[in-house]
Amino acid sequence: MVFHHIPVLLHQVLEVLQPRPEGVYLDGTVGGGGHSAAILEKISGRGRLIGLDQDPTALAAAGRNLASFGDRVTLVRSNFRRIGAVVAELGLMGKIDGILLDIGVSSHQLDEAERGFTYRMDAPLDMRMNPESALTAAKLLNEAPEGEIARILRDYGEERWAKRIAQFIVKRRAEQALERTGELVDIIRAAIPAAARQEGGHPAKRTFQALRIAVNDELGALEEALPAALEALAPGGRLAVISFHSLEDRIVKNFFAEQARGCLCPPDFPVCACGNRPKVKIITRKPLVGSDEEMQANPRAQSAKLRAAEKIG
Ligand SMILES: C[S@@+](CC[C@H](N)C(=O)[O-])C[C@H]1O[C@@H](n2cnc3c(N)ncnc32)[C@H](O)[C@@H]1O
Repeated sequence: MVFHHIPVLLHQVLEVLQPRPEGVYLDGTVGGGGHSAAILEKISGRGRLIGLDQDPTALAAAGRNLASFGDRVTLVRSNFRRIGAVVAELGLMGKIDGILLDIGVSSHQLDEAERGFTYRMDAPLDMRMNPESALTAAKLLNEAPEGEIARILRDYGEERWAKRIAQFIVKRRAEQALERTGELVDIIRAAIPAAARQEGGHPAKRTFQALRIAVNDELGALEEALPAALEALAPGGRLAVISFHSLEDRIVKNFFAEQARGCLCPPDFPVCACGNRPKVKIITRKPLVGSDEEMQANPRAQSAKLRAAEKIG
């Protein structure tokens, strides 16, 4: 099967990572290998790339699409939250020149109806990027307390009807367990008052996004990965993160800001007593976004934000 996914902010990624020949790069979300192929082309010679993905279908596609680069590519099936362990196992701790995380779901995953990521086609309520993980969207919706479902829809989907949708879900599951995306779409339509149903696109869009983030613990994985990625970098190495959600962007922004701080002493201390030194230099004061052309050509680029920082030696 062809892996359909256009890499976002490709030009900006190459600009901030500045891949150099003979460098070692890690793509924590290799997907179909779009960004990885572009990095590998820049690091002709002895440069190496490690590609991680938790989705075996994506990893297989990356294997096919990056085959021409031969043994310069190492693909590892792993959640990027384990980046530290993966890099240590490869004997590359503190030696990586650049790391990219292009988080979220790929167009290919959305197109595979049976994965349950999309509200556009009826399918099992799955939404797992890692098909071996225990939590599916169906399990979450059938077992989580009503308040927790409402919180997920509100916090991760910014769904203003979160409470009502959660109420409708809990009422429905008391009669019959939820199994299909089509059933969930019907429940959402019934829960949102008719006048508000078309506000902000498809009425199920926000709920599906929120469930996907919760099922895959996307924010938890990012929070764990950032410090581990920084540790894995060589001095002068760069970490670039593309996010698609304001909560993800905030996690990246705050992490870079904390790591870029020097002295942590109270402002009234005459001399520094903590000895803390900045661990990174921020490269993108403001997040980089796509050009108008890219946003028109690729709807995923519309919400993409790229932030990057360099590890200080
Ligand atoms: C937006 S796509 C990446 C596309 C890739 N940059 C390309 O150009 O083809 C995101 C990929 O990251 C994977 N992914 C998302 N979260 C992950 C995580 N925590 N650990 C490992 N892989 C993850 C998904 O399975 C998906 O294949």
